[in-house]
Amino acid sequence: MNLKLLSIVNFRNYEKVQVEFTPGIHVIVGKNGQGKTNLLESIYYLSCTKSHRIKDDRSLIKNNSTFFNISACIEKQGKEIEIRCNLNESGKNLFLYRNPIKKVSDFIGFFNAVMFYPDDMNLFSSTPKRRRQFVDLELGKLSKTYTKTLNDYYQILKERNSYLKNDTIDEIFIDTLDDQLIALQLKIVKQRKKFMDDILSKSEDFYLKLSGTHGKITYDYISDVNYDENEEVMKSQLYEKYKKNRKKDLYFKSTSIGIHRDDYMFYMNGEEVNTFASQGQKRVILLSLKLGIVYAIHEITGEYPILLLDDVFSELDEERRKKLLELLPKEIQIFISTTDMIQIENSNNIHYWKIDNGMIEIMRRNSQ
Ligand SMILES: Nc1ncnc2c1ncn2[C@@H]1O[C@H](COP(=O)(O)OP(=O)(O)OP(=O)(O)O)[C@@H](O)[C@H]1O
Repeated sequence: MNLKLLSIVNFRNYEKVQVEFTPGIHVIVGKNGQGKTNLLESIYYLSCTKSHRIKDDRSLIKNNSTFFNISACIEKQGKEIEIRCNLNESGKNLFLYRNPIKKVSDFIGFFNAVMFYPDDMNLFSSTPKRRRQFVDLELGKLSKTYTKTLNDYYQILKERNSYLKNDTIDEIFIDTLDDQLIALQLKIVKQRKKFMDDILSKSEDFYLKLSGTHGKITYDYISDVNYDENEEVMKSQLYEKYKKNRKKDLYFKSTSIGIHRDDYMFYMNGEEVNTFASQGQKRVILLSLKLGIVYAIHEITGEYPILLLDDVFSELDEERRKKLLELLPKEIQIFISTTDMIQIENSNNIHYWKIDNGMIEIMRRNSQ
């Protein structure tokens, strides 16, 4: 999959920009605050219908404007496809082949992009919620069933939490909600673990080559229940837990166990990443995980996603940069943002762009 044409109107510091991209590696060079991340963010937005760094979409609209528009022509399985995201005063509008798309879940997964940006480095030290969001978002791009099951779970959880606030409680009704939550949570954990096992196995080779060590990245799924048992055992363990915690839940008026509280703990050669790994090692681990996701997307969809490397490529030493580009298949279209010009050797299809105050222009092309 390739991004062939990107048009941005009133997005962040871009007023009106239209750029044609060819396959290969695109290095986006510019001083601080010129719009490098904004450009990558617009591509990511088309993929996920949200920004990778802020929650409130309205702050993406250019100052003193009332809407933004991001549209692109992408090349997928030999076909050219037009996609568009627009935000105006009445809300968000999505289009595929010029047809309006009502449900976000029908749009996500159509144009896949994987982003690695500086704040990703906080994944290991951040909250369990952040780690859950990381997995839920990436897995959601690949599996509509997962997104649906997760939405159903949160819907029932909301119902249970609001029911717990009542003065009189029907225990049988809570039992029914618990039954539904348990059934959904078993499905969710199964998919989460399968996905993590898959991306870790796909990232293994990258990690070995990029880190230059013989170790492994592993993880633990942290939960109140041991999910490695067979399904019937897990079910009865969960029933027991829900029953045991009910008094507490009624007191705090909130559900104390479930997949909304689970977490992931990462290890590098058996040592906990958060407390043991250096910044450089964390960067290599994260990069390997992201590349594992790139490969998982390729396996499921038959297309490589676009890879967006915001400000992180320049943080790698020259040997690792070289190795990374050697390891990545040439079919992956990559966008790299950097403040300083970086020379990339051994790669034929490289395009250097200059960004200055929301204007983008080609500086140099090295293509075969
Ligand atoms: N809604 C907006 N309207 C207009 N300008 C905006 C808006 N949001 C952000 N900006 C501007 O965009 C610029 C930041 O762009 P961006 O984050 O892409 O910088 P960058 O080139 O990646 O810089 P750095 O190297 O520092 O990361 C800033 O000048 C900021 O004022």
